[in-house]
Amino acid sequence: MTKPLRIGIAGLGTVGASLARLLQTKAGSILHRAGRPIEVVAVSARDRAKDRGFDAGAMEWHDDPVTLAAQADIDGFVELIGGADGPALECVTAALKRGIPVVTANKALLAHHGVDLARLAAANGTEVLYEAAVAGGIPIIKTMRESLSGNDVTRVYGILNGTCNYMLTRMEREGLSFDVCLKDAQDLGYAEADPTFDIGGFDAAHKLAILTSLAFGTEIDSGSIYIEGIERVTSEDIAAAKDLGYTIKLLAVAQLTDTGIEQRVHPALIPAAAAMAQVSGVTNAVAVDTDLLGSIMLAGPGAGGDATASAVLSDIMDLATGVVLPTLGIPVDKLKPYTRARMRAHEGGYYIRLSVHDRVGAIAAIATRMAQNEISLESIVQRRSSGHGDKAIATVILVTHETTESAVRAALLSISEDGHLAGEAQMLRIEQLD
Ligand SMILES: NC(=O)C1=CN([C@@H]2O[C@H](COP(=O)(O)OP(=O)(O)OC[C@H]3O[C@@H](n4cnc5c(N)ncnc54)[C@H](O)[C@@H]3O)[C@@H](O)[C@H]2O)C=CC1
Ligand SMILES: N[C@@H](CC=O)C(=O)O
Ligand code: NA
Repeated sequence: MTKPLRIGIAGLGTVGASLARLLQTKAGSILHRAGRPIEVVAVSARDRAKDRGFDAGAMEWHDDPVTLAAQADIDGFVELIGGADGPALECVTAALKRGIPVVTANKALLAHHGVDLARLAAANGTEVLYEAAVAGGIPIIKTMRESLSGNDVTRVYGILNGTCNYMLTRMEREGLSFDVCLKDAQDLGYAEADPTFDIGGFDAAHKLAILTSLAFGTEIDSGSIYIEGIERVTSEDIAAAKDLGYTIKLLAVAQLTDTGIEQRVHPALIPAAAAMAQVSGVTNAVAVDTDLLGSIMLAGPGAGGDATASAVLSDIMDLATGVVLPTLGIPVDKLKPYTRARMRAHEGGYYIRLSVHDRVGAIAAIATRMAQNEISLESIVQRRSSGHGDKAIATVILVTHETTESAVRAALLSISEDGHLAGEAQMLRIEQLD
């Protein structure tokens, strides 16, 4: 029989356990497609006694994933522990130093150390594969590295965090609270071990950092991403956006501008009729604007054990069949430095929700501050008031025409200094998508 591909898996949580199960239950079709068996010969996890739904009897057990990566007799090393540093970085480094290819789903690791790991892989004649690291099961890494390699990209954007999209969808459709939705996302295996990474926008930023590099042939620079999470999005914003004809999504966007590449992650109002507005629940979507294709969009499950394991499995199949590509699409020494476009120069429309002391002239004063900063208003609506007399507070919602981030920030500062606000202003960007 053809020589099997021997792999070691470090981390047997949601994704690792799904992968190990699939490699056993789908062994027949994997052999048929890969032309050789794929055998898990070594594993590393924390709890040896736990039943994870697959037969680990013949697998070599390592308490330490670094020992597995450094010593086991394997052809490929699969890292499914997670985390930018610590054991994940150490075991991946150990495998690459031996010239053993690495498959990982770890976007935090790649966002922080991707270029160094690509360099280490190239120096040792091997590669890092990471289809699962961006948008879970959606084959976006293959699409960017292989299928779009002849295209010049002007923008890549999408819904890259399944947890946030699941939460926003349920908050909008079922009126459930933030905390209930988060707990359900955790129970379903969508959230990161520390869910702050999801709701704070950091996980989507890690994925965006990787996409930016592939899209523009630049070094990964996750530190330059403007990041806002969904923690401050309220049910009031979701309802107001709906009345205005929009849906709120956590968007990740990287686009070429006159001054560099803008990388940003934040909740955004997108037109309810746009294709991306239909992407609901744990589903992710990635759109790429290119010179040759115009715009393409891929959508599919962005998180969850089997969906993510599907992407990991596709990388392992590539190892079995011998497909080798530069880790970041082009040789690592040919990557351009990343040039950052400042967020203050961002141009677009804005949704602004203000809690205003309901006094004579307050709305006129707010409109004046907007005009002084050359912001043209599409609408200004007083939605409702609470309290009476001096204590009366009104909710005022403004929608601007296209303006700049710096103008909006300056106007909000003046409005706040004028003493009209009874609480912190909410400011969400509007993304005009087709
Ligand atoms: N869950 C999902 O839907 C997706 C997860 N990912 C990524 O996949 C990776 C794994 O994620 P999950 O399986 O969800 O996480 P998880 O938390 O369910 O699993 C991680 C496993 O690693 C084990 N572990 C931690 N330290 C270890 C050590 N020193 N040695 C051996 N094992 C150790 C933990 O005990 C745990 O079982 C992460 O990088 C995550 O960001 C990527 C896409 C989707
Ligand atoms: N926590 C992540 C998992 C996949 O990357 C998400 O919710 O998208
Ligand atoms: Na993917």
